[in-house]
Amino acid sequence: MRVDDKKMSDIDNIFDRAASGKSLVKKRETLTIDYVPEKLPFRDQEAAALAQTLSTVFKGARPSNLLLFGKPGTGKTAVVKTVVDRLVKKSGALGITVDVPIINAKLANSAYKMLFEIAEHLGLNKEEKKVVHFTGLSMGEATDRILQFIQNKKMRVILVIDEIDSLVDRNGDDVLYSFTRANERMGKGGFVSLIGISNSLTFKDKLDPRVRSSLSEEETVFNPYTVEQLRQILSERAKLAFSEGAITDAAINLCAAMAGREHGDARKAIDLLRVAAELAEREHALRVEEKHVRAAQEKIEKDTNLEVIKNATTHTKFVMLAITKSKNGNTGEVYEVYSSLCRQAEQEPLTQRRVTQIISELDQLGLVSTDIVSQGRYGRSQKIKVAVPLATVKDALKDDPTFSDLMSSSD
Ligand SMILES: Nc1ncnc2c1ncn2[C@@H]1O[C@H](COP(=O)(O)OP(=O)(O)OP(=O)(O)O)[C@@H](O)[C@H]1O
Repeated sequence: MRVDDKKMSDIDNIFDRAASGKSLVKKRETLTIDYVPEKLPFRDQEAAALAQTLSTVFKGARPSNLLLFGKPGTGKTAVVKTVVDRLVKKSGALGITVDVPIINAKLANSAYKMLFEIAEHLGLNKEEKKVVHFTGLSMGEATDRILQFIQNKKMRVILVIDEIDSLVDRNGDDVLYSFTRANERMGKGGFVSLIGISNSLTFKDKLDPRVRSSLSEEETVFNPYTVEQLRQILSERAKLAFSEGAITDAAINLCAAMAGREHGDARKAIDLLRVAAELAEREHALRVEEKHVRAAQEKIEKDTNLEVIKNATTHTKFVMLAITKSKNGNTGEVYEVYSSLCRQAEQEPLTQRRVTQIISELDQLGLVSTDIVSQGRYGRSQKIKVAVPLATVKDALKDDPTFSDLMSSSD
């Protein structure tokens, strides 16, 4: 197609869509977080390595425990879901039963809740009606029940724990230890393999040494996507999601460039695509363009900041508000304003040291910025400023009853 021909067909597409009243997005679910596409370009090797490890199931043996590492949005969960799906289909066809509970440890919120979800998945709760909710059982006893159940039924279990790092520091070590050692007691027939997925490359260092060696019998690292890889992933996704001609190549390229600039995160790239489409639809635009992607980036950033401040502790909120009210922004003055706000709200202020810590946490989150400024012969001092729009801070605090009076006195 010549360039002019492409332009003409773009124009025709715009007219056709406007005339037919078709929406920009034709398959909205393909832009959601949970959607796993049929093809996962650039992850063939990782998928093949996982398949190789799990294939021992077909030889009647236990697959090695496996850890998958990589930054967020590098396709870890998508690869595991795709391979597991095929494994379950294949084993079904061969008359072999393999159980593969996929649990997100962070969403489960506690090691105990995670155990409950595993029990649910394996059908233990249904079978042993008495132990529904494990009420009254200690964590050790609950783990033991699950392992006993697997052993009695000679089940082949591949337990996938996504965001496994969130189990560390939450009594999860003991549970992981029991699961990794379970096979010593299983005898012939049944087994438990563990696949752990983690965003944190340093997660292993935090593990109990007993767990570390047995959990990482094998490891695969997922590297961040390059901008070009993200562009191709997005182009494929856009073909599924959008009506013909409803998004420009320039908009796709910009999504890829923005997500690539951070850390090659495909989730971020797809989020940008989705929010850009929502914004374009809201203004009845005839196609998604670069300006919608830029607006989407701003909206996502604003929404994230808003959520972080909304969910912060009361004292972090006091500190944030104190920084907005401080005149010269030095640590001493911010602390004074903070203490005075606490007193107004009849709360005991934290120590200055703790407040300094909170400021540095806020700095790391990008919510405040701290600069060292020279004051000539008076030496140097720190200048703390809020790094997000004041309106975002106000928006985040307005529904918190502790702050409603303080907010009105701030105007
Ligand atoms: N190679 C790929 N091709 C197509 N889509 C992909 C690819 N890799 C990731 N995605 C998509 O990007 C999104 C994020 O991927 P996924 O959830 O697998 O990342 P992750 O590495 O598990 O991240 P996290 O650790 O934060 O959960 C999903 O919507 C997924 O479908």
